[in-house]
Amino acid sequence: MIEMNNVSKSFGAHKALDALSLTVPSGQVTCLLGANGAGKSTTLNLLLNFIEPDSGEIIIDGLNVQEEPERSKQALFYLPEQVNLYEEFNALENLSYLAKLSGDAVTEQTIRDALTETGLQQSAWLEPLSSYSKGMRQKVGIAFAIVRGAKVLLLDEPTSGLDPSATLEFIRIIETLAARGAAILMVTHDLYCAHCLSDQIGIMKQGQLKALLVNQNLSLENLEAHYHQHINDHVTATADSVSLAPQLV
Ligand SMILES: Nc1ncnc2c1ncn2[C@@H]1O[C@H](COP(=O)(O)OP(=O)(O)OP(=O)(O)O)[C@@H](O)[C@H]1O
Repeated sequence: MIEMNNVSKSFGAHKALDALSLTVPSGQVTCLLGANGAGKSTTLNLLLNFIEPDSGEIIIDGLNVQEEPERSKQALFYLPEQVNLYEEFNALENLSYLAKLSGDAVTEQTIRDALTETGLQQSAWLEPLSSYSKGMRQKVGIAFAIVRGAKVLLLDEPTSGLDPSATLEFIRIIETLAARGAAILMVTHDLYCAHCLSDQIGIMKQGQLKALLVNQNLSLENLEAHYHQHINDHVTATADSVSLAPQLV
């Protein structure tokens, strides 16, 4: 589970995050939407403990990130927009090297099983990463999350640059990880993906969570209307099929 309670962060005089409260339960996917500069990356950077909040509390897998930085990191897996791995290594070599670096004792079979789960074609496993597409690199990244048994996944714009079938494959993998109990927070500009995947969808503007929509019976059209209403303040959404979570601002 991820919990952020009243978290604020300023850069100089600019408030990048303004009293953000958000809970991502285990086994669920939450997507954060918002225009450029809304505070989405700042949120991820705080969860990753790359930066410190000015106020508020961040809890990952029951551990306070500021008080227990090392232990809270153990539960986390971060998939950046561009997955940077060792280009000259193949998928198996990358994963076994990464596992060694993290101090995890894993067998080659565990790595093979994880790669199989991501759907990465076995014929590619022994090819160097330099020959991989973005979708294939992501699969290797996600295989590492599976190898590590990550309880919390942070995904930064994972579908940007993926073709529609790679996006669908990505959605299926993430659904599987959530079904196994991971708490997943994804920052995205991809409303379609957010609609397909999310249990709840947060819409951010100027450092604030403007809405938290529970994705039950929410049509893509209605999500788009809500998004534009909150981002642009000029479209009226029809809220009849939308449940609003308790944290609605
Ligand atoms: N290290 C920093 N120093 C100064 N200002 C920063 C820093 N990081 C972020 N900001 C500012 O904080 C605000 C929120 O930025 P953030 O990167 O979190 O937005 P975002 O929603 O992720 O945008 P994008 O969709 O473009 O990635 C912006 O106004 C940004 O300029």
